[in-house]
Amino acid sequence: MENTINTNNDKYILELKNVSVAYTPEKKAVEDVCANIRENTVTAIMGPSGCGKSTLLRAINRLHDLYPEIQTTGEILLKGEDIFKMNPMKVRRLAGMVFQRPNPFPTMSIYDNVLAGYKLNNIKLSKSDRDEVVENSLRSVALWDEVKDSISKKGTFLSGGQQQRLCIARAIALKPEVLLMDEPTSALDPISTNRIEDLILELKEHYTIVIVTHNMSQAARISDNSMFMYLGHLVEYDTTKQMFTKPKDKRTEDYLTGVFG
Ligand SMILES: Nc1ncnc2c1ncn2[C@@H]1O[C@H](COP(=O)(O)OP(=O)(O)OP(=O)(O)O)[C@@H](O)[C@H]1O
Repeated sequence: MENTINTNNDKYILELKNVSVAYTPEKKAVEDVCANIRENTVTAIMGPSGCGKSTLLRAINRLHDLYPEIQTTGEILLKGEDIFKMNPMKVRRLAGMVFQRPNPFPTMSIYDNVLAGYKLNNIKLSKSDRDEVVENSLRSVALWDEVKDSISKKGTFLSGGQQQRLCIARAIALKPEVLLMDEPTSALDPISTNRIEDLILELKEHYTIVIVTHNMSQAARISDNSMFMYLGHLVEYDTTKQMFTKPKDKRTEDYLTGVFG
């Protein structure tokens, strides 16, 4: 299968080459995934529960490294550089992750939450640089005006949707290349979901976004390209328009038409 979306501008920020992930030696949760992802696009990863979407996403910022029993094989290039030869902290800085449930650090203020990645990476900034990073990151997620007068309050005082925007601001603060989002709206109400979807469309001007979603209409609304995974395999990868109108594989069609899910 051709796993490159052809365009006039073949500049790939992410190249996945035969990526497999196994939680146990007997069975691979993700098997032999090959795909190239172009800069400044939104790519949706879809598929039924347990097909390996989150497992694949976590491989891209080496989260599996935290568990020695998990085996990841294959190659992942980020801007042409093999992530498995890079410092894992650098990989996680360049490929920021946003999780399903908003997870601001509960003991930290909004201000410190935005800067948490700098602290973890032991990067020192002057007070004026810190202020600038906080303001710019919160402005990027349209949260600055809502929180600027309560910046030293705990992040957990915010609504669920605001907390998720804070988590996106925390990832953006480190100036990543790629934002990995694992069902970022599934815990949110419809209005907060809309705001995050609008935000994703704005953020793709500056970042490349890979988003796991169960929500097909969300994938149709916000993604340029879509992957359909089934039982650990990448079954189909195409422009979202093509996949939703003329899927090439029967399994993709069955999933999109609700035969299974
Ligand atoms: N920590 C783990 N240990 C062992 N097996 C796991 C672990 N995490 C996931 N798996 C298994 O790996 C497979 C893929 O899981 P994964 O969470 O990546 O799927 P998913 O498509 O993201 O599912 P969902 O849509 O339900 O979140 C599943 O069979 C799952 O049971």
